[in-house]
Amino acid sequence: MPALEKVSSNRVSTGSLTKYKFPSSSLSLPTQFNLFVPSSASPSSPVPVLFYLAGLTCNEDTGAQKGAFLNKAGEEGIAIVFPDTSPRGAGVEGEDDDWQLGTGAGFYLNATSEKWKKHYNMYDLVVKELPEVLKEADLGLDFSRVSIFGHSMGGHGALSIYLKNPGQYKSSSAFAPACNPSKTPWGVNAFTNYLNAVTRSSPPSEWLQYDSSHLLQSFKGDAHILVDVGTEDDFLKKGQLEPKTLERVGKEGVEVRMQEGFDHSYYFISTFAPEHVAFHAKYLKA
Ligand SMILES: N[C@@H](CCC(=O)N[C@@H](CSC=O)C(=O)NCC(=O)O)C(=O)O
Repeated sequence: MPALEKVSSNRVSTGSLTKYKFPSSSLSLPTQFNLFVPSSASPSSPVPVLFYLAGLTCNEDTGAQKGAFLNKAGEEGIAIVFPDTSPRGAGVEGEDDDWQLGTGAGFYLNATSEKWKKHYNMYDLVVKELPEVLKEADLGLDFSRVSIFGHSMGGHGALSIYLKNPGQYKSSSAFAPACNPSKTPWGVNAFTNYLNAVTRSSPPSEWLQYDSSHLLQSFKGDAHILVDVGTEDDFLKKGQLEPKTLERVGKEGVEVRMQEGFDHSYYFISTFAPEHVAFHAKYLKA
């Protein structure tokens, strides 16, 4: 297991936020992440873990610096992991040409197309490799109690990862997530490029395995999902988010709230940040 290199550390809330770097086998590249750990955490008294997945154009700093999650996480005694949103410096042709694809736009999937598959494996990084690396580092984190949340592309990541891995996560929540990416522009663009779809169905089954509205239909067991979307979100108006597709599944345990007047920004996220952390605390500390 690779050693974690400490890049920086800051005291914040009731604990510290530390940036780490390590050579990721999922990405075949070094990657960085931030980790908030409340000071109550220790190997003999480990704390639950919440993953935060950021959106397009963001990195591991965005949620940590702008999300306003840390005071509530400190109060609740919950650690938060902030991964990056894509590999960096993969050298794939065109990866820096479009903010909706490539760098900053990993979509939390494992690419299967020849062009992208060596490096663009954010799903494995978040679901498998980061938990393994953090367990090995013995930082006082309890990986039997894990939840996941995110924003926009990261909201898609948080919901789809939760729904694809029943039992691994206690709960999931999202701010303005892309809820039906197999049919909406960001997702169609990403899936067309990253995924080698061989089935002829429309949308291809290779895309549906990363579509939360589709995954929710066959999700077994109790769902613990909270979604907030602002009514003045321009990406909602442009048809990128489609939260009604989640609601239409009619699954108990899925709450979709429309928040009057809020947009897509971190002003919106930071307003509801304490409620989301409290939502996860209810399941992580049950
Ligand atoms: N450059 C883009 C806008 C990019 C953007 O709005 N990114 C969002 C996430 S969108 C979905 O994943 C974001 O979180 N930005 C960071 C921030 O600090 O707000 C454009 O040209 O529209």
